[in-house]
Amino acid sequence: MALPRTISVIGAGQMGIGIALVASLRARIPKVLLYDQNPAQITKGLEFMDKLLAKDVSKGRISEEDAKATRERIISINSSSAKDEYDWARELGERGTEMVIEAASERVSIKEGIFRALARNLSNDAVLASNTSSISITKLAGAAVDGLGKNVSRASEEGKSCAGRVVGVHFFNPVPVMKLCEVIPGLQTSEATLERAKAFAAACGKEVTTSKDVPGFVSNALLMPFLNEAIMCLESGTATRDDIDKTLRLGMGHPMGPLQLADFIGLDTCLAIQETLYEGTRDSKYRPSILLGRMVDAGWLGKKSGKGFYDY
Ligand SMILES: NC(=O)c1ccc[n+]([C@@H]2O[C@H](COP(=O)([O-])OP(=O)(O)OC[C@H]3O[C@@H](n4cnc5c(N)ncnc54)[C@H](O)[C@@H]3O)[C@@H](O)[C@H]2O)c1
Repeated sequence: MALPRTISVIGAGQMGIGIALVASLRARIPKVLLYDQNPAQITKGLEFMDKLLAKDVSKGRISEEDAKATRERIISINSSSAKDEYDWARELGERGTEMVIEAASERVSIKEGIFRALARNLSNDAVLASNTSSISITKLAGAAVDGLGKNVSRASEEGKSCAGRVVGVHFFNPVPVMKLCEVIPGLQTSEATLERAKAFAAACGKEVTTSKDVPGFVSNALLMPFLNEAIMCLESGTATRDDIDKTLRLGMGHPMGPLQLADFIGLDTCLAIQETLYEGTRDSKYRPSILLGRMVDAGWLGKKSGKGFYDY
């Protein structure tokens, strides 16, 4: 299947940077546009990418030419001259985006706003993918249709065709290292969109699994309650931080303890996912740990903010 010639990655946090990197280095997409509402994130993210590429070169995994070409295919989109909140989407459309991977913060209102803007501004055959960890793809597809304006209903032919282009393409952290991509069709996703999403993920060097559009999909419906339970163990004093992590590492062979893993994912992201599980199922077994909420209130978001359960 033909790969897109131009993709856009929205959000230059830890996931967006990783996705842009594998799209350029592995899938060799000729143009990878990178947008973040906070330009400092793009600068910081590209510096980090340069370090990863330099390490690959020094270890002989890729050539210097390859590293240079990888970076040249990535183009940052500057939001500072924007005329309105979603001006960037016009630019992504004008530059010929054929597939979007949205990797902005895990909040429904943020993602819905982005999908409305994308549907309004991109060509009507572009694939609109989200890297969300837990939010309903069906809901984001509905938001995309709303972006076409009041005259287009979600159940009309135009509405169904627009929603049919929305799909979940869930990479794992760190993207260049983790071998999996979970693809999630919403209720409206077309077969053609699903196949294009799978082909893109495979070209990025990933094995592909499919999950139904349920809160957390397969991956986080399993992982996040486990991390939440570990935080509850810490909260109730069952064991210390180090003993909780050591138990899972040395007793169960996990490469990383659950509290360290939560720090790596980002505690704000963990809380958002757990809330989606709780609200999406209304099952009390998914209630987020109070300590997790307090850590986020404190701005202790894990590795990305320098402090979480551990100091970085
Ligand atoms: N962290 C993980 O382990 C992990 C794994 C798989 C999927 N995800 C998902 O990937 C997405 C991003 O997670 P992350 O860990 O990279 O988060 P992050 O906090 O590192 O980065 C999020 C980025 O989104 C940007 N952003 C916020 N609102 C925006 C908007 N309206 N337009 C453009 N950019 C905007 C922020 O400036 C930030 O740079 C989330 O949906 C998350 O659930 C995360």
